[in-house]
Amino acid sequence: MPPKRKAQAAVADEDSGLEDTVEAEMSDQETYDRLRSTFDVKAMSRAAKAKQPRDAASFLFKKCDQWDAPLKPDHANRPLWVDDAGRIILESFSPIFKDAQDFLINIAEPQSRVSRIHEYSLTTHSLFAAISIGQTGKEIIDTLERYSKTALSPTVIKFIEKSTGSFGKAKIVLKKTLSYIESDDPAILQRLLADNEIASCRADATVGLITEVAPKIGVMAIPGTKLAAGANQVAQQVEATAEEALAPSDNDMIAALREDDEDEEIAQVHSFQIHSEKREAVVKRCQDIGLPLTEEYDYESDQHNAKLDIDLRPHAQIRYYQEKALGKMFSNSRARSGIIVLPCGAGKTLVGITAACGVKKSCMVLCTSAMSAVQWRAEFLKWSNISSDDIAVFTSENKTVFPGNAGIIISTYTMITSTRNRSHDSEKVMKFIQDREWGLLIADEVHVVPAQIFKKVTHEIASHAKLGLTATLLREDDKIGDLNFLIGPKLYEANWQELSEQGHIAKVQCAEVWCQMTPEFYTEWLKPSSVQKRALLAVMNPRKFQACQFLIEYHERRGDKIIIFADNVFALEKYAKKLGKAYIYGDTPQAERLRILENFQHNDQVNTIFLSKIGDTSLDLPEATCLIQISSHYGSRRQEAQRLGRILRAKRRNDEGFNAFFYSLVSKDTDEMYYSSKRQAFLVDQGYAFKVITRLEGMELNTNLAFYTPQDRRELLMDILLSKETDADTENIKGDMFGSTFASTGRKGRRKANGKRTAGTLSELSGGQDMAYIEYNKSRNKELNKKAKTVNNSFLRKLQTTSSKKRVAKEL
Ligand SMILES: Nc1ncnc2c1ncn2[C@@H]1O[C@H](COP(=O)(O)OP(=O)(O)OP(=O)(O)O)[C@@H](O)[C@H]1O
Repeated sequence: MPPKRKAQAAVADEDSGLEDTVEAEMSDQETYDRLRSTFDVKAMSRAAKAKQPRDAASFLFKKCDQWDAPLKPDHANRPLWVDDAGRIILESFSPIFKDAQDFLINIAEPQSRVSRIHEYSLTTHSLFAAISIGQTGKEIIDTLERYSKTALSPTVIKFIEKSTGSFGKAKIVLKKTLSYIESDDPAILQRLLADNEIASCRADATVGLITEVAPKIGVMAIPGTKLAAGANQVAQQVEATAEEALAPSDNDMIAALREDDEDEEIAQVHSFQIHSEKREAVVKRCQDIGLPLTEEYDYESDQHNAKLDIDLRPHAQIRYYQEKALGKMFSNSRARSGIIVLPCGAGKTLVGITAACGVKKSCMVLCTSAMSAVQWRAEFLKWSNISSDDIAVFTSENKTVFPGNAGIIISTYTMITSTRNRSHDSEKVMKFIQDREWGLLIADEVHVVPAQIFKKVTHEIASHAKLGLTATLLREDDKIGDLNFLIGPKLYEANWQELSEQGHIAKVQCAEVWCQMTPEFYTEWLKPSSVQKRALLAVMNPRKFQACQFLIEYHERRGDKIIIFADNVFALEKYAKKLGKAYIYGDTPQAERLRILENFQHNDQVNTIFLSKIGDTSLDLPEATCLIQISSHYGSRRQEAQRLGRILRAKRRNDEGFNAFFYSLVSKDTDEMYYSSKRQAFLVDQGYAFKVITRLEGMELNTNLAFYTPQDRRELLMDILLSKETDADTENIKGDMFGSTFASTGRKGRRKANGKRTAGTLSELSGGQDMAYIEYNKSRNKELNKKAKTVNNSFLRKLQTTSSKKRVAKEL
């Protein structure tokens, strides 16, 4: 029988499919094409196209009358388009781009920040955040009008007026561990009490409202910089910030502060008390009825809580974006609660430490793991002058408290919220935590905290202000909005590309490598079997394995340090063992993890390690310069961003022409491709371009690659077919309380499933010239080709210098 017919037999007869397919080895491509046609890809893409509009852009503007508004005569000098629905397009090539961007960051949600055009959205949350940092509805409308190429639509104006009209009128405050709703306008409080749900949360027995003299507002201090830089330097910093930031918001903020200083009138505040355990319910209800509460802490006037002796050390110089973020949190000598979003490796820890130095009251820090808690303590001691006695760690191994009246405790969400089987020592520490007022609660990796966990946290810890830190305000379960009432609005979100241009995080070349399934694997994949088995077949696809091996060899030759990520432990072990590399997963003992990581950092014979999803977050390995992903968690955009974060902190990021590399290996024509594009959506919105590598030139000729012979591939397939169903499961890490809660399939349709992709090659990505590629995006390719030579040479030159490697892994 000719090979082609044998291949057809393989499809027709499922029982004997394996043998027949193997016989048809001589015509792999034909067999593959035949198999592929049974999996009706064309029909799928036709169906998908039918749902799509004619082109990629017009649907953005449909039903949008505002776009018909006449352009202002000097429209070319104005950087914004604002449509009827509150969507804002910003031209990043405008000369006043920076000012406009600073303004938009305050009032709108960044949706996408690709190279030339940025997209923002006006939402009630974003307007609330703007009001809470001191902007007024009128200022927002006037500035938008000034920057916009056309007149603002009445709908947008009405939306801003309506949303901001009721914002910032009442706030939630803590007095002697009790919670109060406070306002200088009694009518607002009466309006709130007219709501049955809010009224039922009232705790005081007062008939009317509690009325007191309002505390005086102090002057603004940029936190933590007094001791750090000396008084003169602080003054210079403030001046520089004011001058540098031409953004109207910052100027307005400073002007507002001066006005506040001059305001000597004796004002009154009115309040009513609520049950502390109903705090979140009240905050949420107020938000739902259009009167969201702000949470501000007047730490300078707080005489009740002891002062904490803490300042930044002189060597600590916070970066401009860290200062900008902190500027949104601190003003009027008040700290407002909210969330700061900075890319991985951009220095969220120092932002948190600086905030603690600003408040100078007792502070709780919550992290996702005990290792992170230990790391936070080390960072506090490194960047601040806090006495080591005043900073305690509360984890399963450490149960200490501070001896004085004020101090810092670093713990994990699990320690604070799991009430079952607490030891005597843990109970004692918990009592210590519950019985006092905390000036500041820092919630690290806040996007992963489920609402019910955070409610427990705020119930256990009475804190005046809360600061959430995260790299990605992303959750696949759509619960990210919960953070608005659990912590506060987003105060600042940095632009990833800007930080990478400035060398604060590494530049990364991203690529998706398409690996065709071998016929025998694809035959099995097409058979009706469990989702898990299919996933395992796609991960273990021999072509993918070979691509992985090929890329490891290529990058090791270039002097890169490589991390390979696999969610699936079966695949992780198979790959690592076959390639003779070290691997770490949830069950790897701590001593072995540290040994492997030490070797990766300091031993030039160990340049590649395999990590399960345990390495997704908080792993501080700045030696790593290349990342290869072989299996991942469905369509999780968060995981993709977190993994990219592992190389954003690359030590060599400021070397001339340096690039880090991020590869995702996907088995072609399987659902891995669908998930891959979903995963990339967030990074694409941050301006990363994913190249598609369809062929790794030279791979076919490399006879040293694993599974080169049909016999080897058959054995591998057998191995997979005989594996247990559970082998295909992704890892369930013990103690990873967030693992299952946030399991995301990415199946629920969300916007922007398809990222921006161009096709290219490994050579183009790395600056090498010895591999071919398919070219879809000519201009980008040209640009890279121009740079390629310099990039490669300087890169290799820099490789000669070995840097000292003294970092400790945070998480592992
Ligand atoms: N202002 C600064 N000056 C000098 N070094 C800094 C500064 N800010 C941060 N760093 C350094 O940058 C590195 C990354 O900081 P950090 O670990 O806080 O990042 P991160 O944003 O928390 O990252 P991840 O989200 O991955 O945990 C650290 O080595 C830190 O010491």
